[in-house]
Amino acid sequence: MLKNDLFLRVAKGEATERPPVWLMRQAGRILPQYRAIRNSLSGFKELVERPELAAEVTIQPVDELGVDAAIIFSDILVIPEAMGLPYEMVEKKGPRFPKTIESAKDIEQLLVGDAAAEELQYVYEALKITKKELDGRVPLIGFAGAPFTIFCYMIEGQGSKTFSKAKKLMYQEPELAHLLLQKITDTTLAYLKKKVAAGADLIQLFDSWAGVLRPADFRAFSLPYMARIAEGLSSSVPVTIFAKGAWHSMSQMAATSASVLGCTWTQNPKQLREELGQHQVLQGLLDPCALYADPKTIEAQATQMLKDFGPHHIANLGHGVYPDTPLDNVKVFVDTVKNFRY
Ligand SMILES: Cc1c2[nH]c(c1CCC(=O)O)Cc1[nH]c(c(CCC(=O)O)c1C)Cc1[nH]c(c(CCC(=O)O)c1C)Cc1[nH]c(c(C)c1CCC(=O)O)C2
Repeated sequence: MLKNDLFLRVAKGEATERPPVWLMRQAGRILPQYRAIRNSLSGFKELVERPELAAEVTIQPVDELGVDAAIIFSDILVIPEAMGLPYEMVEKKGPRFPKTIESAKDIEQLLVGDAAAEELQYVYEALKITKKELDGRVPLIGFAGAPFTIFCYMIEGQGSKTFSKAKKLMYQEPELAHLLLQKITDTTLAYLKKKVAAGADLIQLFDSWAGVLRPADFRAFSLPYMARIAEGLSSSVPVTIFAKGAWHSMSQMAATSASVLGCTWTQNPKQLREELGQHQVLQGLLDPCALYADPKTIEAQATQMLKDFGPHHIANLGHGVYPDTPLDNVKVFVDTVKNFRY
């Protein structure tokens, strides 16, 4: 039994007296407790792969910030690794894949579905430990990258401003692109079902690079795969789709089995309500940079956001919190939401 189920109630469509609040990337470098553990290890991957430690840093923001949900400490890149493309996390640079997808043969050789999901026992173990240690204090969010975002990393081997290599495959060999997307989708769904079995109360899909696609391509190469995953999970847990930059396709996302749609600071809450109605559950959307402002400005921006959305909203930022954000400012944001009443 959950002692604080505010987040889940809102995700499932209930109107509550205040919105729940959590932050994307809340488990991470904003917390001195996280940095202490992280600095004692060989690197980021070690933390991801040691379930006891992953559970510990997952719970840190619940203790320190009083957020209404925990999100399991992990990374979206465990999926390409389980399929046969290991990642490295290079300090101050980000992820790198020594091996990438360059041909049909590479796609054929990937491990897919349950067989690949079986490789990620350390994630399921981390969820089980976290669940036990949380002891029902707040719900636990599980997540994965959306197939299109994982497709980008598997082809490019690192981040990119344009993802033009990934898009080149879409334009030159669309069938091959769809084949790879399908394999990622099958693996991700198998993985997320195991995450739910291990204790995840809600699943969020991160389509971090959706914004590089034109609307028609988003609807052809990204949305159908997220829709399939949402459909495959929706009978067991609510699903959140966060497709950053795909502001043009909000109503198409609303038409999937997903319960919650993430939004970002370049969108307008009032317009979203006009387009999607008062009852669509929305999550987000404060500019993470607003947390560099003084406490009064943070409070004013957060309050305005809550008023503009009204109920059926989960307070969050429009993307992950930046590592150099002053912790006190993060607390101002969280406390503003917790003291708010509709
Ligand atoms: C694109 C993406 C990745 N990972 C993720 C995404 C989707 C969300 C987004 O758009 O940001 C998802 C992710 N990564 C991490 C979480 C943890 C849970 C949480 O939100 O608190 C989540 C949900 C931990 C992490 N993942 C990473 C860190 C920082 C690593 C460290 O501690 O040194 C954390 C806490 C590393 C990471 N992982 C990734 C990148 C590009 C980087 C490097 C950038 C950076 O250093 O911030 C890939």
